[in-house]
Amino acid sequence: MTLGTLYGLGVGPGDPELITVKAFRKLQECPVIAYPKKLKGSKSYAHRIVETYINPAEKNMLGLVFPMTKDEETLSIEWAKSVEAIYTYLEQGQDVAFVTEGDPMLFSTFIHLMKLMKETYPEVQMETVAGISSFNGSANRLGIPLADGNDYVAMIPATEDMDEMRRVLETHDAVVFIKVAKVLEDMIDLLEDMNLLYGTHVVTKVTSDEEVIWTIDELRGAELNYLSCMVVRK
Ligand SMILES: C[C@@]1(CC(=O)O)C2=NC(=C\c3[nH]c(c(CCC(=O)O)c3CC(=O)O)Cc3[nH]c(c(CC(=O)O)c3CCC(=O)O)/C=C3\N/C(=C\2)[C@@H](CCC(=O)O)[C@]3(C)CC(=O)O)/[C@H]1CCC(=O)O
Ligand SMILES: C[S@@+](CC[C@H](N)C(=O)[O-])C[C@H]1O[C@@H](n2cnc3c(N)ncnc32)[C@H](O)[C@@H]1O
Repeated sequence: MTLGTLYGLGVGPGDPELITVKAFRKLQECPVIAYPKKLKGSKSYAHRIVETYINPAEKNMLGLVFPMTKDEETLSIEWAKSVEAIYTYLEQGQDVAFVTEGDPMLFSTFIHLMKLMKETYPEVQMETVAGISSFNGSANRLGIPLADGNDYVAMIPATEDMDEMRRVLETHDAVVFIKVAKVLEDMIDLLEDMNLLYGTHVVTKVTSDEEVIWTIDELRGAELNYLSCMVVRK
């Protein structure tokens, strides 16, 4: 039997209309929809984006657990379980669509999954479908052009190393800081010190029906959701 193909579908930053026609078509065609499953709380973000387009009764819905931790042992156990669960369908000749929010080639669970699938089952065919990433979604919702002419633009994960964050800000015309929630307070202090607060914007769950666009005043002391990014334009 021919093996099924594994598709990594980018499903955009939140608004279900911000999904490509190709991803939409793959969602209709693939009999198996794999999605990140949260252990507690609401449905995952990617799951909620695509449920508008899927009738779960007509699909095999495959919820996979991706622990959001840096603990390598926990990660490798769960990644391996996900690879096995997906392969069970592929070996029956069924195509699997794995949905990831934003773009699948940008800080995505699909990158990890793809790597382990290649190592474990090198014969599996994989294909990705580009998605609109959170930084594209944010720039457009905020009405902030990221780059023009010879501008330098950076997209980096914010870390505790404020000297490095300063260096990036000094050497670019626009910077999108992802994963900014944990270091928000330090980032605001740095931007204030560099006199850049006027060009700083933060947005949570951009384009979704839970979107929040923050003012700088509201941000001080705020508890930001992980799905938030900061756009700084000089
Ligand atoms: C450990 C930590 C460190 C870090 O961010 O670096 C981390 N995620 C953290 C928190 C967190 N992540 C998410 C929420 C729920 C938000 C909500 O729903 O409210 C929370 C909050 C929470 O759990 O508290 C959701 C989420 N995460 C990713 C996607 C996209 C996707 O699935 O594609 C989605 C949307 C999925 C969906 O819902 O659709 C993707 C990634 N997250 C990773 C790591 C990498 C995978 C692990 C690995 O293998 O390393 C990878 C692939 C990024 C990468 O590799 O760069 C950090 C710990 C806390 C911290 O330190 O702040
Ligand atoms: C693991 S990365 C996922 C990036 C995603 N694959 C993409 O293409 O945008 C998660 C970080 O991206 C940013 N992010 C992802 N989705 C977002 C959204 N809907 N609104 C705002 N920021 C988002 C946040 O900074 C978050 O910490």
